[in-house]
Amino acid sequence: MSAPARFITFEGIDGAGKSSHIEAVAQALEEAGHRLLRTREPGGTELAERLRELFLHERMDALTEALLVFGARRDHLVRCIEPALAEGRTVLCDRFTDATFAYQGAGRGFDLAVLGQLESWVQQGRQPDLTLWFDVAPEIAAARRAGARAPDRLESEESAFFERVRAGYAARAVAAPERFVCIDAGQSLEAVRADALAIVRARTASPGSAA
Ligand SMILES: Nc1ncnc2c1ncn2[C@@H]1O[C@H](COP(=O)(O)OP(=O)(O)OP(=O)(O)O)[C@@H](O)[C@H]1O
Ligand SMILES: Cc1cn([C@H]2C[C@H](O)[C@@H](COP(=O)(O)O)O2)c(=O)[nH]c1=O
Repeated sequence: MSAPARFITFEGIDGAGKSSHIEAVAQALEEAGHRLLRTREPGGTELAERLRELFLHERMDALTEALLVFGARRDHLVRCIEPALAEGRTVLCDRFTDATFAYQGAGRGFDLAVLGQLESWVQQGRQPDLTLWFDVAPEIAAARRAGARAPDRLESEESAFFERVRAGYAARAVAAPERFVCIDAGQSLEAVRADALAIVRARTASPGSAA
């Protein structure tokens, strides 16, 4: 029998290193009997990937950002995430709504109550079962990004923006301690991966299993 489906999200400021660990987490879960869907936001469907390109590269205000990202999310949920969970697949999603509260809410200063309203319309109560928050200082993340790729529109923001985004994630973690786990992403790649795997194994072990 396959393991019960879970919805697991990966969060953090740009360059925190979260994407570097999704493959290892996927492998560990497959070994434990999970059937998986790996996906990302914004994105995950043809339409949402097209919206992602606009989101990452076109100039727009904070309300447009929020509407675009929730539009992409709705398509992603309806066509991809909900069907996968209904089929018993575990979903690993690189970013979800916590990113909207952190980036558009805390980073841009956009109205959190409006984001909350959009969240409830779009998600109809759907929330991740587990959120791994890769927490790191903005200057470390900036150095990692600089060594990795050319910056997109959001990655070009100043350090103070990422300080606010980081504080936004911290506020989300305080508000939902049952699903949020903070990982010290300032450690070596190996140490961060070990922490991520330990948390995922502990939080997905079925009652009565040896894990
Ligand atoms: N713990 C670490 N120590 C040193 N370098 C790291 C660490 N984790 C990731 N990196 C490197 O930092 C860069 C960014 O990593 P990655 O793309 O995983 O970050 P991310 O959080 O997913 O970023 P984004 O959300 O912007 O895509 C990569 O070159 C990666 O190899
Ligand atoms: C879901 C979501 C994402 N963002 C931002 C965060 C990043 O800067 C990009 C996505 O790039 P990544 O390399 O795939 O991490 O989009 C956002 O501002 N709001 C959101 O809801």
